[in-house]
Amino acid sequence: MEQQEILTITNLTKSYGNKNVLNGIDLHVSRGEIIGYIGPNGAGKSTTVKIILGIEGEYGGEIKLFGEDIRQSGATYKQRIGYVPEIADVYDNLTGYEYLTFIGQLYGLTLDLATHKSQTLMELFGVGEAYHARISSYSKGMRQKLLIISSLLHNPDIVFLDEPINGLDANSVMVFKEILLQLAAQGKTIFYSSHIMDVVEKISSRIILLHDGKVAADGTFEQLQKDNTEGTLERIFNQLTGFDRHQEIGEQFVTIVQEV
Ligand SMILES: Nc1ncnc2c1ncn2[C@@H]1O[C@H](COP(=O)(O)OP(=O)(O)OP(=O)(O)O)[C@@H](O)[C@H]1O
Repeated sequence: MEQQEILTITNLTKSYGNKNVLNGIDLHVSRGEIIGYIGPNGAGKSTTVKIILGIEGEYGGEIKLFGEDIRQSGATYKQRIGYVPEIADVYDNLTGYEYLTFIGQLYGLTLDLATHKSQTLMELFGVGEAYHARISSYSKGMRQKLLIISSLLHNPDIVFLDEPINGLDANSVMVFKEILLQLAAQGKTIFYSSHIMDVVEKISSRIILLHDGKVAADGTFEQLQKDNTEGTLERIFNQLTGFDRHQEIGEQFVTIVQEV
């Protein structure tokens, strides 16, 4: 596959009031990469993604997506993006069919195509029987599958996923991992943000660790293993974020719980 840079972030900074959240992020992402975007709570992962998506304005530095500065691209670049937010507002009173065909049509699909694609994808994901049921009746995993499908209906070139497997059962996680690999093989770029380290370790072609609003590590899992003394991504994460107090904090926590 031809190496083609799809996302370029240069010296990205962002503050809320006097709090600096992003302190100069530089990133080059190529077509077909599956980026595992990880970091401690509050490190700035969602903030980065929201800036790229145009949900958060007011930032320093430059972001180029599909070769164009997003400050100059207008809204059309968003048609090539898919997004699964960690917490999503969906229209609960609609059925899966109504919601997905609505989203599909917003992205320019005809009703026929949106219906065909959404129904077939729901069936493939094992939730076909809920297609005409109201979303308010969906279980957590069914809802998550709906969100995943709605992010992909328009065949985006880059997909941002924030904790996408929340609520998915083990079989569905396997299907989803395969979907990501197949999308990447078709030249789609995946930006995968999660705290589930063993999944990130397995699916990512490259891992980026954000710490204190800066890129603290960037490489394949094997490269990260070489650069650090620890074996699993979870242990590398502990090491790079300088955290080794889990036992002490756990003990203190339970001591306080038992106080009378
Ligand atoms: N709208 C906002 N107003 C003020 N501060 C904000 C706002 N959004 C985010 N922040 C702050 O920015 C920092 C980074 O938040 P962000 O949601 O990007 O972190 P994250 O890495 O995605 O964390 P998590 O792993 O917990 O999802 C946090 O300290 C958060 O409190």
